[in-house]
Amino acid sequence: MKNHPDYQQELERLTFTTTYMDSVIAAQELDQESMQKRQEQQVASLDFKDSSLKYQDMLTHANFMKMSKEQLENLKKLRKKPYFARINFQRKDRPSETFYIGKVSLFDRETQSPIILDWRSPLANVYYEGRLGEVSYEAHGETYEGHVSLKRQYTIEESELIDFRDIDLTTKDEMLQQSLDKNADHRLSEIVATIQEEQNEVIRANLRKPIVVQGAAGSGKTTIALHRVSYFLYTMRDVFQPEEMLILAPNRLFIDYMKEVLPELGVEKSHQTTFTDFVQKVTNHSFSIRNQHDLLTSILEGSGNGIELQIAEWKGSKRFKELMDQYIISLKQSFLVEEDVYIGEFRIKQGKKLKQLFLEEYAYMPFYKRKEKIRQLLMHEVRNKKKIILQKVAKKYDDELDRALYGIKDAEKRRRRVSFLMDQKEQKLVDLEREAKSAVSRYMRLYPNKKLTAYYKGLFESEVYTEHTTLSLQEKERFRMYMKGRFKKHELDADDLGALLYLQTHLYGIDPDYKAKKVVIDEAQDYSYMEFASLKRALNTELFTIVGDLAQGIYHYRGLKEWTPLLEDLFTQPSYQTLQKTYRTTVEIMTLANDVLAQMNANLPQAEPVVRHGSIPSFLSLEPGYEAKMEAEWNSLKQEGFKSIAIIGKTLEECRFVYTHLTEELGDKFQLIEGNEVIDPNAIAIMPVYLSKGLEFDVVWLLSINESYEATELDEKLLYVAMTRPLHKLYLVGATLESFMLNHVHQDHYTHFTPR
Ligand SMILES: Nc1ncnc2c1ncn2[C@@H]1O[C@H](COP(=O)(O)OP(=O)(O)OP(=O)(O)O)[C@@H](O)[C@H]1O
Repeated sequence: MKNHPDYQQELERLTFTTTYMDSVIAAQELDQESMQKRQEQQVASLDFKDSSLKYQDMLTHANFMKMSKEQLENLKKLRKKPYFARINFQRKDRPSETFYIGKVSLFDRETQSPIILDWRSPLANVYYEGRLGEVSYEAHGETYEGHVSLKRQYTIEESELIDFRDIDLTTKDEMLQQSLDKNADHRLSEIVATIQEEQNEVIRANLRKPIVVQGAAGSGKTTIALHRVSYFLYTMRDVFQPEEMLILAPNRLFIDYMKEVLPELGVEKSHQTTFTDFVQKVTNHSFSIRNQHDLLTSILEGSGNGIELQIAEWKGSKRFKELMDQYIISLKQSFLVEEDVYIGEFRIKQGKKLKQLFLEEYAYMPFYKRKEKIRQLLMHEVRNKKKIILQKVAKKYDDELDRALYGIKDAEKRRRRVSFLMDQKEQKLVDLEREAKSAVSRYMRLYPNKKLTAYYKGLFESEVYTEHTTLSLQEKERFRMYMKGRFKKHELDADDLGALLYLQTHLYGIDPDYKAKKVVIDEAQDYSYMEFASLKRALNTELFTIVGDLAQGIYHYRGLKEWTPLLEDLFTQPSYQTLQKTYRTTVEIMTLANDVLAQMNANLPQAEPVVRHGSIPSFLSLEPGYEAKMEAEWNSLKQEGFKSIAIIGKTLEECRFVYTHLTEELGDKFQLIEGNEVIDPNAIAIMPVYLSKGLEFDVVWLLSINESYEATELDEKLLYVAMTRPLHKLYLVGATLESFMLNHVHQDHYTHFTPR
């Protein structure tokens, strides 16, 4: 690198950039006067060649605006690696310009020219798209054409220039290779420099449309989805707040894992949660929810009864959503109150008019919101009309009194009549006052007033359920009995959440705090049609980024089996993209995982690993002393620099057994992960496959002691998920090759473990 003709210039540029950043940082921390002094010292100490006089100028004249604390912290962090690439770009009819691309932009405050160009800016797109030559990019609705004559990548560590290299038609992406060689703890945050063309297409796909991405395991779905969020917030920053973004992840472990990258992407203020937690918060009911892992576990352990599976599948289906729609129509009937509203004998509002308001003017609101609107309207009417009514009644009595006083000749008769009328007037006015006070609340009692769970319970007892369900008579009765049992226990299943959210939306509405305008769904293959429909309806937006892999659909009995329903039915003109190249793991590990994929009846193409080689997955049989062999191997792996090691078992039960057994044999170095723990980086994590989804580790050991993988759809998917977790090494430990279905794969795709 040092012999490169541009070496000196690149060094200067880096020094200038970091010095400029220092000035910005100092400006935020110091007052203006000390700032001036400090700047003078900095400039004096710089040893720029003459080409850099303009840098000195820029430094001395810069004036800086106030930044938020977070921006400042971010800038300090970015100083270590201010940019990762450069392009030489000549826009048509303009001189050639050099742009340095980094994670956020930095502008010269005086001239507004970019010192660093944000990777999300329209122009930076030409770095990601294609190679050198004629290019175009779009900004503010216009297309600009030009020529890229240089693309250069930098390795900068702790503000030191380590290396740089030019990308042309022949060079392989060395930087990508280097990045993939790293350990798991550095991975997610580093990809902006090496985003690939097909990934860039997903990140920058039309932001005003939903997008569905089918991507192989390790193709970068999570990473890309988060970068799309970042790109979205950058591009839409004038109209969109990060708080309006909802990211739904499969479990809390996964959220912790994601959190690491969010600040750098400027996305930390978005809401990140699981679908279950989201619905629980929004619906705020008092039932306990049995999570979907429990059902999965009972299926795997053979303890679940068939009905749980059948009902879960039905509740996730489009048929069920259609039934819910019918049920909601029937519920609407109970809100169509037609009686007139009275205070005494005085009508203050026609029932017909109220019904019309409910059905027409307020039609955009949930039922209970409409009810509330009607209540407010009636309160208002009562307040206004009460006065008039009281005056009218008083006047009627006063007229009568006048007639008595002047019309009745007999004094005794007159006295009695007047006294009678005065008592009656007083009584009448008191009665009317009292009636006016309670008129609205009395009237409102004609409207329903029930809790969400009562409505849901009502579904299974309703006429709609008996008359319109497409289930067989027998199924109908079995499901009804099943639900009765669940309600009695004050418990529901994860598969009921979609329906609860749907009902909540139609009946009560969603609290504005939860009303995200843009939604990202990771591991989307695990969501059912009903859940997608309920989310879309609840949030009333089309702006969904949906990423998933059908091959990893371990909840296939309830989740989507194909993307078609989303593409053709639920969303309007969504974009659809596939990602076949995978980055996480080595060719050797992916080859074995692809063998498992091929066994599935899923009609999915094989994943294509980016060329990075490692050792062939190795099989260790459960012969006496296998524990010690594992321990010796771990020691060697640690010495080689591998940090995160995970043991993955088929079920939680299996993992508990493995944990107890290995702790007895090898001591206290393991952490059993059951769901809500934070992974301890110093321990060897033991977890069931379903919790490992979406995560990655340097080294993965699949253990099959009591539970082996059979040739069923579910087991194949579980095995595929587990096998695609490692970055570098995969070991399989079991009684026989059949424990992992290795007897069905080519013998060259695995090896037998040999101690080192
Ligand atoms: N362009 C890239 N440059 C460098 N690393 C990348 C790139 N794309 C993906 N990776 C890395 O590949 C790994 C897998 O990425 P990610 O977890 O986003 O994949 P995924 O498709 O969500 O996987 P899964 O479906 O298995 O959960 C991560 O370590 C990520 O940093």
